[in-house]
Amino acid sequence: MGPQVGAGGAVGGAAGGAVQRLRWSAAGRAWSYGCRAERTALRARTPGRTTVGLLTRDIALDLGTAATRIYNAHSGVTVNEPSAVAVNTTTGRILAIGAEAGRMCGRTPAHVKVIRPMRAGNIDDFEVAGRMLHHLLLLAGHRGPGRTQAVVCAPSDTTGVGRRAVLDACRVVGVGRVRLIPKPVAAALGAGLPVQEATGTLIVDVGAGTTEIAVLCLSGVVAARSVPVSGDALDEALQHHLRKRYQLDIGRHTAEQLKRGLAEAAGEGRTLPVRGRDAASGLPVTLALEIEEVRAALRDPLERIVSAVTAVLDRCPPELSHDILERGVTLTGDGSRLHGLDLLLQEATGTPVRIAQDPGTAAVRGAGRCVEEPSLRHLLEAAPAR
Ligand SMILES: Nc1ncnc2c1ncn2[C@@H]1O[C@H](COP(=O)(O)OP(=O)(O)OP(=O)(O)O)[C@@H](O)[C@H]1O
Repeated sequence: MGPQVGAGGAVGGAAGGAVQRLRWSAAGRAWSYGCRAERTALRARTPGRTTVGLLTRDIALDLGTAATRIYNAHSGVTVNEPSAVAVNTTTGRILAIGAEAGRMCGRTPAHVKVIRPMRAGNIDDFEVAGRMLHHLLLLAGHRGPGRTQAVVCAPSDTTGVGRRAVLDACRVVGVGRVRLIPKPVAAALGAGLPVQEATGTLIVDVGAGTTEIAVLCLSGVVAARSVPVSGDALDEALQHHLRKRYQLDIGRHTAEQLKRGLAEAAGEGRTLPVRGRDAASGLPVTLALEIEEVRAALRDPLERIVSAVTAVLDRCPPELSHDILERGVTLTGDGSRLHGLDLLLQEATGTPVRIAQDPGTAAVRGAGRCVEEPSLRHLLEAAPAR
């Protein structure tokens, strides 16, 4: 059963009021959380992570596989939340959206499911993605139909159907005008790369669902490749390894923590603890894994990322290859935080590799620049006809 809209157009909020009831005010022609007290409660529950914006019209949006980010013109990144929605599968009611749903991952009773509505940067579950987007736009201060204009990041290889789905999802939640920008172009802008100049730059955006690689020059994409190997694939490789070698079942969240733990444990020959469930007995088990073993388990997906990058470099015109050799490769996306990925790419390409500042928000910040700076609007794609 799909998520339900409550009476009077309200999105239901059970589970201890995890989601506020949204109301459509015909008089005010706006969605709202009903009263100031409710908005204050919402703000208090999300300290330091999300700010409830004032009335702002223009936004940039990155609907990512793992995280949805919203940039409000002249305010910066106002929303950075997991792309997750917790649904009661018996009643169809939405219980939590964003960070709260993300925390429920792997800890839900049988009748609750945490849905990730985005897959490889494309909308996988239109209805749930719409509900999530609606909620997160409210957090960003979006006030109602027709008032907001948005620049939305889209995977560079997305199909016409994928583009349509994003545009429709935005229009359904009341965004007035939507324009798309290829994610690598947005990420390069956000990382401060000179995408408009007559010099080649190589950007590698490592997300959760895809790794996007692009050579950019004179505001255009000269060579690009998108591979469905990224943070999620690394987590799955760890899950697969532990199941095969130790008959240990671990959840997605535990696999992600193990992967992130590589940075802290690196260089000291240390081990990483991992807690899971013995597949045969069903009992909880804790193992201490050597760092080298974790790295070996990640080797296959990492090699696929590296070979995709070298393949793009091989297809690059010689003049641009020279520019890239000089300027180096820039990594964006939170997946680029994987400890040692930059050095691995540096060895494989023979060029310096740097990780952009705050790599996860680079794409939405770049799209945000297009919202704020009219001189960058030529980088946007025209919206397909309805
Ligand atoms: N410190 C870290 N070390 C390794 N991986 C990390 C770290 N921090 C975050 N990640 C991974 O980064 C990925 C999320 O990256 P990001 O938020 O850029 O993806 P996304 O934009 O949602 O995905 P996509 O671009 O594929 O749609 C997750 O797989 C997460 O596990």
